[in-house]
Amino acid sequence: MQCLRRGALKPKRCWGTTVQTKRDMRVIEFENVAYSYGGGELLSDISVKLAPGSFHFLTGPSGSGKTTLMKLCYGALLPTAGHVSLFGKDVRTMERDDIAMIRRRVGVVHQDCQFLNHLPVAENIGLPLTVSGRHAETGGEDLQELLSWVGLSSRADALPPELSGGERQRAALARAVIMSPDVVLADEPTGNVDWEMSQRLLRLLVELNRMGKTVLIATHDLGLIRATKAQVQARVLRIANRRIQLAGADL
Ligand SMILES: Nc1ncnc2c1ncn2[C@@H]1O[C@H](COP(=O)(O)OP(=O)(O)OP(=O)(O)O)[C@@H](O)[C@H]1O
Repeated sequence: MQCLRRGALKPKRCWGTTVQTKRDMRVIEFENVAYSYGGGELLSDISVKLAPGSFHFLTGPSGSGKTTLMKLCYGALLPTAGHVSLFGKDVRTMERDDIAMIRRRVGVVHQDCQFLNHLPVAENIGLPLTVSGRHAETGGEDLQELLSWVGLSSRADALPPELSGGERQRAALARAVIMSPDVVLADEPTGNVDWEMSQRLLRLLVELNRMGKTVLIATHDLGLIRATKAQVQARVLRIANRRIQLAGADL
């Protein structure tokens, strides 16, 4: 999968001087983080580090704050206390260029996919390239390769509402990685699909990790976690009582 290899889709000018990934740097780091939507604290005193190339699951009961924590991971939310650093840079002090860089380096598969329903699948997947003005640079080849990788070449012209649940999730994954990010965050990527499809999605995520990408998956699906642990070294973070616990061998 050439177009996803590290750096393959990066612009000719490299990422710049303000945000760099050194080998020993944590790509995502939480230090005593708390978050509240206005009432009591939903997340408290969370400290966690994701090293480059690591594979993590985030699990916990419904409403425990998995999606909220994912949003903190890509700067969509700012912590109400503590510090979140992305590629060594505190999210609070990021400037516009840093935020643009984070958008390129972190690919997100949203829980509800968030497609533009009036645009065909291929255009939805290619939207990050179009928005960044890089579609012409790649000549659309990367898009074709990605569609093939996720098994959606024959659905390129379909509209999102015409897709099955598994097709939607694969299209969302393709869109998340089209900018060749260093980090892939997937929020319940197997939420509405059967076991066979969840295994297929899992294989794609494991493949991305083997390319060197840091992967974080939020899921309720303990079967998925067990299946993954047979294929790749994965750490499981569990939200319980507003805090993160490192889950043990019971998973
Ligand atoms: N924008 C918001 N404003 C106020 N409360 C919110 C907002 N977003 C989420 N919440 C609340 O925060 C809590 C955690 O939500 P979140 O979606 O992070 O949990 P989750 O663990 O991902 O849940 P699920 O597994 O059901 O997707 C819930 O009680 C939710 O209602």
